Order: sequence, then C-alpha cells, then structure tokens
Amino acid sequence: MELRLYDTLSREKRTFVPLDANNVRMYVCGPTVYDFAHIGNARPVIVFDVLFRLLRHLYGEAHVKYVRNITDVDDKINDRAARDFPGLPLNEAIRKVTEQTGKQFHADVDALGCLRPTVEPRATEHIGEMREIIERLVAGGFAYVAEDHVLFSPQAMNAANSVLPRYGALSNRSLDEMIAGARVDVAPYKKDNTDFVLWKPSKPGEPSWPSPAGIAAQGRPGWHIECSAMAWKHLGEHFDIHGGGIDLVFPHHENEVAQTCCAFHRERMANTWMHNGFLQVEGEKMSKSLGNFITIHELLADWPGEVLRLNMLKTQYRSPIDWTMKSLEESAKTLDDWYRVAADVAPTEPAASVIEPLLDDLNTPQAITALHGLRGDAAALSGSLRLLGFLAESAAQWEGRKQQASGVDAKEVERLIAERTAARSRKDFKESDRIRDLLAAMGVAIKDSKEGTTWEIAR
Ligand SMILES: Nc1ncnc2c1ncn2[C@@H]1O[C@H](COP(=O)(O)OP(=O)(O)OP(=O)(O)O)[C@@H](O)[C@H]1O
Ligand SMILES: [Zn+2]
Repeated sequence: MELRLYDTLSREKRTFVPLDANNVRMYVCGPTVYDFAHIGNARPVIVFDVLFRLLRHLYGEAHVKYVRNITDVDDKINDRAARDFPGLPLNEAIRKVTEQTGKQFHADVDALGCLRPTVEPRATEHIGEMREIIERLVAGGFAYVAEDHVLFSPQAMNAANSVLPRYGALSNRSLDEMIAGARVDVAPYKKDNTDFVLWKPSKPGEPSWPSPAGIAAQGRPGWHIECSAMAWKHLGEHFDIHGGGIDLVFPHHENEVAQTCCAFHRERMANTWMHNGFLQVEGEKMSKSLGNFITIHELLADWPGEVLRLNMLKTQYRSPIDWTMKSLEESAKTLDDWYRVAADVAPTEPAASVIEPLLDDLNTPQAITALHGLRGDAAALSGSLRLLGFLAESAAQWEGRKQQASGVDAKEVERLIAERTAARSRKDFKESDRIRDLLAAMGVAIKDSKEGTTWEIAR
C-alpha cells in the first residue's frame, strides 16, 4: 500500500517517498497569535493532523517530525497590544497578547482532537536564523539593502543560471505578468515592483532586533522569512512536506521557496506542497476581513470538538466546504451512534477499508463511508476511529456532556422513567404514554428493552 499525495508544484498526485523513512519531515504554517482562531483556520490544523497521524501509522511514531510555527511578531499583534493594554510598555503588552492567544489556540485545537506537533517554534526565537538566511541572500546577489530595508529580488533569482527553481513555479504565475500587473504606487525603496521585504526597520517602541547586512538601525523580519528560518532550523534545507491553506500559495509559499532555495542553492525546499481548500459560508471564504466568521471557541460552547472535526473531514481537504448547521447536526448524530457502539470497546488495528482511502490523497469522505460500514465490527470501528483522532472520551462521558449541554436534569428524568415503569406494570398505558411524551418534549428519547428502560438526549 502506498501513499499518494497531490503536489501543488507539479499539479498531480504522486507517490510519496520520504527522503528518510526514519525521519519523515513536515512543516505547516501556523497561526499569527493576535485573536481567537475561526473555524476556517481550524481546517489546516485538522487536515494536517490527520496526515500526521497517518504518517505515524505508516512510518512509526518516533519517525515523523511535524513542525507548526507560531507567528508572534506582526503588525496585527502590535495593534492589538496597543489597543488592549494601553497602559503597558508595548513589549509587555505584546507578550500578554501572544501568551493569551497562544493558550486559547492550544485549548481550541486540543478540543478538536489534534495532537500537538513535534515542535512549535516561535518566530521571535529564530531571529538569528532569519538574519543568517538574509546575509546569504545578500551575499549571493538575490537581495539588497535600501533605506534600512532588505529586499528580495525575484528578478535576480530568475536571472541566475543555476539549479534554482523558477520564481512563480509553485503558484503557476509568470514573473513577467506579475511585473506588468503590479501596482504603480510601489514603495520608493524597491528597485522593482515585484521585490518583497525580508527585513524592515522598526518604529520607536516596536519590537526590534539587531539588523543583518550591515544595517545600523534596529529592525524586524518580514513574514515570509520567518517560515524559511524555522523550517531550516528544525527540518533542514530540504524536507518532505510543506502545507497550509490555499491562500498561502502566493505570495507566502512562493517567497519561502525563493528564500530557502536561493540561500542554500537548492532546487527544492519541500518535495510535496499541500494546500487545503477554503471553508466557506454561503459560497464565500470565511475570513476575518469579511466578518463572516465564527470562532472555534464559540462553536465549542455548543458542540463537542469531535463533532466539528468529523464535520470538517466529511469533505476531502482540497475541496471547498460549506459550513452549515444542518451538516453539524448530522455529524453529531453520527458521533452519538459511534460512541454508543465503539467507545468502550477495545480497539483492534484500524481497518484496511479505512486506511486505503486515506492513502489516496487523504480521501476522508470515503474513509468515513468505510467507518459506517464497520458498525457491525465494533473493535475495528474503535481502532479506525482512534486512528482518525476520535473517541477521546468514554461513552458515559460523551453522554454525560450531552446531558449537561442540554440542561436536562438527569434525576428528574430517572424519576419520570420510574413512574412510567410503574404505570406500565399496572397496565396504565395512557399514563405511560403521557410520561413518554413529556420526556420527548424535554428532549429525552427512551428505549425499552428486556433489561429495562434506557434514555438519552435526542439530538
Ligand atoms: N476560510 C478558510 N478556510 C480554510 N483555511 C483557512 C481559511 N482562512 C484561513 N485559513 C488558513 O488558516 C491558516 C492561518 O491563516 P492566517 O493566519 O492567514 O489567518 P487569518 O489571516 O486570520 O485569516 P483570514 O484573515 O483569512 O480570516 C492558513 O493556513 C490559512 O490558509
Ligand atoms: Zn509560513
């Protein structure tokens, strides 16, 4: 059985062959920590968690290294810090914002059933690596200093006659068209309108570090260089998989490739580039700027994290998802059923019928269809669900949480059921039906069997 993954660069599904099967390496762009993450931001986190789990299953837990960064230097962080903590020095305020947001992010993605990555590097702890890459780029003639900025020149990259990839290859754009289409109000320190910032001067009070390339003024990094530096430090110059949302292909990933390949004279940065499609609301990308977003935190008040996770995985990661209430309700019903059948059953190995579709570019909808087919084999269902990051709770915990969320008083339900049982034994079916209807109106479904009457919250 081989794993096949769609690669954005070659635009085809290819057999995945790790550079080193004892050390399979994956980098995924993580959050900029300035606010609660929305459910769209959860998509790459969940999708690449499934891939991480699959790779661990295939190559062994100790042989997969997953790096997801935390961007803790950014204008949006500075703005938020100044707004929320106006009395504090900016540096302290920034630390508060990034600490608090980082904690919220972890609580959210833990609840979604995601494993922590092997390493979660912070941008501010890798300024030295960023400076080193920038120095190399300047020395190689790919970057230049202007007005205390360091700029990368895509045109210099494409003019270099060497092993380097072509700037624009990942996003399938031509540099000439980019030049023609670029805005006219370009920053005065740029030689060409396609040049992008590697390093910039800090304004007074902003976070700042000693600058590279002989610049006397203190400064701070651009966004793209952060990921090149952290990926290099933790995974090396060349590694297996790089992922993120489809909106990161250009310019972020195109620029990462440019920086890393030019700094280390490489043909490639990652062997496979993977990008998830958008989570949408009424046909539009969920995003902060459009204001059509709902945070993971808000959703978790109404739904168990595993319901959100299942709902996300019902769509293959490259297709858009329309996020609807109806679909969430169906996902909740499915999980209720799986919890009842499989949560307390000792797992066997995950079923081949579930693994196979996952090996085909993470075809999770088909894997979910296979899970439905395993209902008669609780042990295999249990093992397969666990592989996908479900069943973190026992059946009783799951049911208890549902009861709590419903506001139904369990004691009162038990009392009514006892009354109904008494009515039934004296053959007062009018009274027993009345109690059943009363329970139904409270949102409680009952089931009679030889062992007695059981109940659950009806979704
Ligand atoms: N609606 C979405 N669907 C799927 N992935 C998304 C969506 N919005 C953002 N992402 C992904 O979430 C990750 C974090 O992105 P980023 O930090 O740029 O989010 P953001 O700027 O808060 O998002 P936005 O401003 O677009 O709401 C990236 O991998 C990005 O591709
Ligand atoms: Zn990145």
